[in-house]
Amino acid sequence: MGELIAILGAGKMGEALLSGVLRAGRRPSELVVTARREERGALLRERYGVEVVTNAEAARTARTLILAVKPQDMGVLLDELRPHVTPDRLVISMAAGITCAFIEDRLPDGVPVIRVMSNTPVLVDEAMSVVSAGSHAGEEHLKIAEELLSPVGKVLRIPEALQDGATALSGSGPAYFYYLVEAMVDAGILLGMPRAAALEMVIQSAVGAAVMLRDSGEHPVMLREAVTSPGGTTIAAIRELERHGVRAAVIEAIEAARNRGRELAEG
Ligand SMILES: NC(=O)C1=CN([C@@H]2O[C@H](COP(=O)(O)OP(=O)(O)OC[C@H]3O[C@@H](n4cnc5c(N)ncnc54)[C@H](O)[C@@H]3O)[C@@H](O)[C@H]2O)C=CC1
Ligand SMILES: O=C(O)[C@@H]1CCC=N1
Repeated sequence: MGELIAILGAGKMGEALLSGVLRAGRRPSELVVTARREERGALLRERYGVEVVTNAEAARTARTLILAVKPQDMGVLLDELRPHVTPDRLVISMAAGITCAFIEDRLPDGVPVIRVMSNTPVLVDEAMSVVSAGSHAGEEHLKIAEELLSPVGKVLRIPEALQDGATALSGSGPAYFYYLVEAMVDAGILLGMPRAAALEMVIQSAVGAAVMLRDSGEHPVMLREAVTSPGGTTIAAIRELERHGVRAAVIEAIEAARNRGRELAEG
């Protein structure tokens, strides 16, 4: 069986992780993938040089099984895997909303399960991944998951009870920033800027702000206050954001994402 890693359902996230694991130095022969559509498998084989196998074959041969299908497809996938998975394997789920217990209930007794929530910046080695152990998983299994994920970004251990919250915060997080960028570019258009120039200004402001947030050691409040001159332009904008309840909207939006995550296992 060796140390073969299988990525089952290599769509957007599965492919992102596959590319990251290869960038981190693993050889294509150490990985196999599964795909629902034949063309998808062919593309992954061509792009990464990995073997494409069936779910059953992956379950029979790989030590680590990374489940990257949509939450709604997880039940069917687990039914396929059940006859082939033994407790000497590690199952890592990347799906939103699917609990370790959901997976454990559908696999033979004793199979260790780790739940992960990552995000699309896996593609640029800047992911935020959070990991939690199921009832049959221990330190050695958490370490394997961390080893896989740390070359593509940060990894944090959290209690499983916080996974739906993390999904809403960092799993979906990049989408909120992209949404804000879209809105800011629209504002630039309103102010008469060419779209390309507006996009460049907004993206570079976002990158600059992100690097300062990460590297300056300053709290976000301090960083914002430093931009907000007395009687100046920024406070005029902040007043409008407050008047429109943007902070409350963000809090409620992320709570709604958390609640949706809780519903996902129900299909
Ligand atoms: N897109 C994102 O930003 C994030 C997604 N996730 C989670 O990652 C998982 C995958 O999401 P995406 O990559 O966005 O979806 P996706 O739809 O791009 O990928 C899922 C892939 O699984 C394949 N698939 C479905 N059933 C299969 C089966 N029985 N056997 C083999 N392949 C099968 C589909 O054909 C598809 O290619 C989801 O559970 C999602 O909750 C987690 C964090 C972030
Ligand atoms: O929207 C979703 O359900 C997935 C999970 C986190 C990010 N994308």
